[in-house]
Amino acid sequence: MITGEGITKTFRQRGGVLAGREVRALRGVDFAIRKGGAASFIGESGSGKTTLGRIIAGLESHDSGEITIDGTPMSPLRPRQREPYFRRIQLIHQDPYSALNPTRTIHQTLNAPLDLRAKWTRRPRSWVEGRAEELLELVGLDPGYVLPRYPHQLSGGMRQRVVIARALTVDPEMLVADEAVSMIDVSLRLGILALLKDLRERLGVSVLFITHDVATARYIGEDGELYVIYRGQVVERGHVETIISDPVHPYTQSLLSAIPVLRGLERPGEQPVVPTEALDEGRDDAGCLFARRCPFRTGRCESERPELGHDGGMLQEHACFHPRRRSVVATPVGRA
Ligand SMILES: Nc1ncnc2c1ncn2[C@@H]1O[C@H](COP(=O)(O)OP(=O)(O)OP(=O)(O)O)[C@@H](O)[C@H]1O
Repeated sequence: MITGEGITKTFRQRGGVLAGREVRALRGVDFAIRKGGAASFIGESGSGKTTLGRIIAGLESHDSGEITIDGTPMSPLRPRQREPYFRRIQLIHQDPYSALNPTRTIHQTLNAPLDLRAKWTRRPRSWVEGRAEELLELVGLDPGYVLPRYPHQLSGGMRQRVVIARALTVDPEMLVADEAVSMIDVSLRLGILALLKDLRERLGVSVLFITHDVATARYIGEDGELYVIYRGQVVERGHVETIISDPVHPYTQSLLSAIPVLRGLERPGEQPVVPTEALDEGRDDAGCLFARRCPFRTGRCESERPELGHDGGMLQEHACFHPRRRSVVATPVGRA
């Protein structure tokens, strides 16, 4: 189980015209991902999803808040003490082209972490070779074909499977898949998603999916949790099916109605939820972060920030003073 409480992160722009300007990437995010579970972070570009994923994988520091892994808070530990905890969480990068060293064969790529593991656990050399083959088979690749080859000799889908096999060399408890299929040919995407789903079922590994696309979040974990992130704040959180069929935050509604497999059906007389203003990260209003783009805003939204909670007797948590129930019809994944 990995939890986060009040995670904040502010970046200061180093160069260019925005030098010195601060970007509040995360503004006090709470999350909990159980062993073997599935969770997805969705939100538009710049909402902070990748930053949160990198913090969870131990690749980025945060300013305040606490990450707890299997009951152990990380902040009191030294970097070296944290290492074995974060090793259980492996990041699958969106770009399998840059994730693999082009000068190494797949055999060398997989053997390096397996050799280390064999050393720590006093396993014989024969274990390394056998385990590399086993992992490739697990991710649906033919070891005889793949092992002697270099990354450029494989397709994008095969490369992403190798990246997943490499992540599995350390027997992780969680895979963080950051837009893991966005740079792969459309025809191969479903195969990679099916693989992640299969690994969840077969190995009990939990999967955190970071995506723009709620349909992929739904495919990976029908039983999973969805976190809708807007400008570094979780604005809606709950069961993926609950949120897809009945989103209550106006931002979630706009997000769902914008994607091709979901259609927003507006009731007569209702204003459409259409984001109209460009984001200005430099400006940090006292009120709701979505207020300036929200057609339902009132004076309260402009002066007070709503917190995530179960207000209004809804199944999911939301951060909105005026959660609206509107009809958003979802067509099943794969039938759009
Ligand atoms: N290393 C960095 N230095 C400065 N600013 C950063 C850095 N990393 C992220 N940011 C800023 O933090 C904000 C959140 O970025 P992040 O990449 O986490 O968003 P995202 O939701 O994952 O977006 P995308 O889907 O485009 O990757 C953005 O405004 C981004 O410009």
